[in-house]
Amino acid sequence: MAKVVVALGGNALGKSPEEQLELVKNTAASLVGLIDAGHQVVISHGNGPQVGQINLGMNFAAENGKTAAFPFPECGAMSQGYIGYHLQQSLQNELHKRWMKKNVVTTVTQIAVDPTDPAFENPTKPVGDFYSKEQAEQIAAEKGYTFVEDAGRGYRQVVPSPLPKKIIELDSIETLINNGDLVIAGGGGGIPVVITDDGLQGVPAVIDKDRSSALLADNIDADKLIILTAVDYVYINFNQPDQKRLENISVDEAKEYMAAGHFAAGSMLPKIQACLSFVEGHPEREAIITSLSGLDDALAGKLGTVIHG
Ligand SMILES: Nc1ncnc2c1ncn2[C@@H]1O[C@H](COP(=O)(O)OP(=O)(O)O)[C@@H](O)[C@H]1O
Ligand SMILES: NC(=O)OP(=O)(O)O
Repeated sequence: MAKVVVALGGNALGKSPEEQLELVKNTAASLVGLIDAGHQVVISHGNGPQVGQINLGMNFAAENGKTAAFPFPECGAMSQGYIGYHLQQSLQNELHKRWMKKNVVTTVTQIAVDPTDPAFENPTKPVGDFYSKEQAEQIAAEKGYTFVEDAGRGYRQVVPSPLPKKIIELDSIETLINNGDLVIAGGGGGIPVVITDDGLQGVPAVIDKDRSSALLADNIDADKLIILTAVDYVYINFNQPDQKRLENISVDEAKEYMAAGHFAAGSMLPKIQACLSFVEGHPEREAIITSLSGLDDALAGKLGTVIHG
């Protein structure tokens, strides 16, 4: 039996509640299959598009005098509830279909960050939808947001993305896992908080969920970290005529490709960094990056990029 943390990418979860529910249903079947095969599974997920959508909607309502303003940590908490709800329901339905009994629970997870993290001065995390260059320039001029080009897919707003330092609800998460429950934790990278003399306090940022998932996987001493996104493999020369998929690479090989700039900042680079932080110095651990629909094949060793410790 392996202890596996599976991280679902926000961009791979579709653009609407309908799309998300459909995608999550398919993934739920693979995840329950993994449990059925005897593995212990813990789930985390991203929220880049979703937290951006929620924030946009809340800002629009606030600008029109309909609601109070909702800061990013509150929007992050809403995204944990929204995505956790779809995951929880799909997993419960799938377990029921197979006559399997298991509690499924989403934990609202806060993750502490360092208030002096330089990321607060340098926004890098893409959130929300994709815009053309012209649209991005117009919104940036109107609202003062920062936009960057995101891995050849268009322009997106970026927000600060500090490193996750401490999972506040870790003890509860471990208790639930040890109880045999199927736990969804660290959604959207966790709600970013700082630890102050007056207690915990939310901060406007979005933590990278690959980094948080790696921290969670390390904290619970998982055997595998599986990052599910929109591509079957990690590539070198990505999107170029000579792109080449990577199937099985060592920590040193991953570092070489990283230094040569093969992995885009804000998308593939944090995934590779997260995988390295999980496997480096742990020859018994393995990290896999593949597509949301490719989980079964990846577990059978037929698909995906494996980074071994
Ligand atoms: N070298 C690379 N190999 C594969 N994909 C890459 C690479 N560099 C950038 N990407 C992009 O990274 C994306 C995954 O990052 P992202 O969309 O942020 O993930 P998430 O699914 O976690 O939201 C892929 O869909 C692809 O467009
Ligand atoms: N929070 C986060 O990393 O989201 P994505 O997976 O959508 O980038």
